[in-house]
Parts: sequence; C-alpha cells; structure tokens
Amino acid sequence: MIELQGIVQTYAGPQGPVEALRGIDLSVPRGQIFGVIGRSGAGKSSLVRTINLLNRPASGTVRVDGRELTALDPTALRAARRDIGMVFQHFNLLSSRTVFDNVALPLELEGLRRAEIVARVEPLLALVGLSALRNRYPAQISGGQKQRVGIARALASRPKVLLSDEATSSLDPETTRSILALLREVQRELGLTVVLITHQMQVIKQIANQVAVIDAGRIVEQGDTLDVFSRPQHETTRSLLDDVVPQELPAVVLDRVRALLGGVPASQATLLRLVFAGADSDKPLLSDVVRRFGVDLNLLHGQIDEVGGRPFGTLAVLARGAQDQLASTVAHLRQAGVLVQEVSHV
Ligand SMILES: Nc1ncnc2c1ncn2[C@@H]1O[C@H](COP(=O)(O)OP(=O)(O)OP(=O)(O)O)[C@@H](O)[C@H]1O
Repeated sequence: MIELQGIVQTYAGPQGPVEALRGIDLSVPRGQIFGVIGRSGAGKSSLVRTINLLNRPASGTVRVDGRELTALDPTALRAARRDIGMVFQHFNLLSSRTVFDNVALPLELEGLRRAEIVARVEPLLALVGLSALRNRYPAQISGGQKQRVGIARALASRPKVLLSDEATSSLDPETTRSILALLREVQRELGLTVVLITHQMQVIKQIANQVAVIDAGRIVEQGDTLDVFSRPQHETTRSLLDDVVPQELPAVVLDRVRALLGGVPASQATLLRLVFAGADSDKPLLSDVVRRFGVDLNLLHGQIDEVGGRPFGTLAVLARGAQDQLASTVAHLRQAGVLVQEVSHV
C-alpha cells in the first residue's frame, strides 16, 4: 500500500546540513497497523511526513496505493492527499471552531455542500464518541477528546491511509489506551492502513502488527511485532524494548539463583529465559517437561502480556536435573516453539 524507496532527507542546520533520513526503504502492506519507533531525533517525524509529502525528500520515491506521489503535479498531489489522513501530537484544532466545524473543515475545503457535510460529519462524531460535544470549542474539552476530534477530522475525506505523528504522546496512560483502542477500531471498521510513529514501545505493544525501528535516519530492524519482541536483533531495539519487556534479569533474581544453586554442580542446573509468543503460550509446556524428563523447575520471574492483541510472555526458570534431562528439556521446549535462552552470567 505504501512503498518508500531510497528516501533521503537533508535539512540546512546552523552547523551545516543535517541528514535526517539516510536512505529509507519501507513497504507497508494494506490493512496493517505499522508502527515506526525511534528515539528523539531519529527521524520519525521526517519519515511520516514524507509519506504525504508534507516533507518532500531530497531523493527517493514515495508510492501510495499504486500512485507515485513524488511524480505528481501540485493539483494531482492535492487530490491524492485526500486519501491520506493525518493525526498530530498537538491535535492542531482551530480554537475558533466548534468540534463539529473542526471535523467539517476538510470537507468545506473540498467544496462539499452543507447537507453532504452534515451527512459525513454526524457518523464520524458518533464513531469517535463525541456526538454530545459537537457544539463545544476545543478549550472546553479534554486532551483525549481533542484527539478524538483530530481523528474524526482525519477521517472526514474517507482516506485509505491514516498517519499518526505521536498522536498519544501528550496524553496520560489511560487516555492513551483509549485513543489507541479507538485507532484500532476505526482501522478495522474502515479497513485503513495505519502508519503510526512513536517513541514509546508501550504504544507499539498495544496496537502495531508490524514494527520498524529507526535510528539516526536508518531503519535498523523491522518485522512482525511479536517476532521483534521475541528476538530483538539490534541494540537500539533491545534498549527501547527494555521498558516493556526487561531484557536482563533483575539483580534480586540473580541473587536468588545464586542462593538456590549453592552446592549444586554447574552441570546439573541451568537458568533459562523462556519467551512464549502467540498460540504456543496456551500449552501446558512446563508441567509437560517436569512429567516427561523429571527435572525440577523453579519459576523465578516473569510476565504474561499481549503484544498487538496476541499473547506474549517471558519467564525466567531455574531447571535442575541430570545433564541429559536438562538437554531434553531445552530441546522439547524449542521444538514446541518456545524461544529458549540459556543465561550463563549468574
Ligand atoms: N526543519 C528542520 N531543520 C533542520 N533540522 C531539522 C529540521 N527538522 C528536523 N531536523 C533534524 O533532523 C533530525 C530528525 O528529526 P525528526 O524530527 O524527524 O526526528 P524525530 O525522531 O521525529 O524526533 P522527535 O521525537 O524529537 O520529534 C534531527 O536531528 C532534527 O534536529
């Protein structure tokens, strides 16, 4: 649905040119919620604004729904942009217009008649849960409600693509959850393709089917969100993930392991970090290995969660038994689809 090829973006900075994007290739399939995560200054805003050419890249091509936007003249580009809605961190509402009139604005600019505008805006206000607040002004509603207005306005032109530039970054955690749930609902209901940029892994975890990690103007890792959460490859990904899925065991757990291991020969115990992702997390695998191989298991630490709506869990387990029992345990878990890491630095 969205194809970026060889995107380079350079700004004139006070100390010379700033290379914000250094050759980005990205392919976003139709109907996905595609998250782009990176630290401050990594190039996220530059990237998302390239998709609707709010930022025209120095080089590279942008294709949306089969049309090469970078090749269109200004009139054709204006028309093509109606297929691409955008939601902003600071909402960008007009303070002198009511909720209804903010949502209606893009339709007025398109030249639609009042009756058509009313027919489009009413259901959108219902969809975002704001029908009752239609006559309020932005100063009279909360941050979360403002973002609902922003989402309804972005949907007014019936876009196929919705871009979200840090849409939840200035909201509290609970409001963030409700706005992300709304984005997911409208994505499903309208069959949209959503590209969402964020610096919070929590946002990716809650909503994205696929994720790309951007670092210093380059995509350093991308894939299915559950795969990236299970097997992060790049240091930046691991460090961003640490907030929601601790990559190392806490010191207090390692202390407990040392206490449990007192006097046990090294060959007869192993500390395992297990990652359960997707359907595999439903199987009774741990009781299974205890029964089959006669190992002892101590559950030390863990969390069970959801990533992009699918089950995801990590567990730290101390397994004790004879060498062959331990080897069979690890092999069995791996065969069942569990990612098993043997932690050696205890
Ligand atoms: N208009 C501009 N002029 C000069 N430099 C810019 C401009 N816009 C962005 N930059 C620089 O380009 C780089 C990427 O910026 P960008 O805003 O895309 O990053 P970001 O990941 O969105 O950061 P943040 O999360 O802080 O908004 C940064 O080094 C930034 O300072």
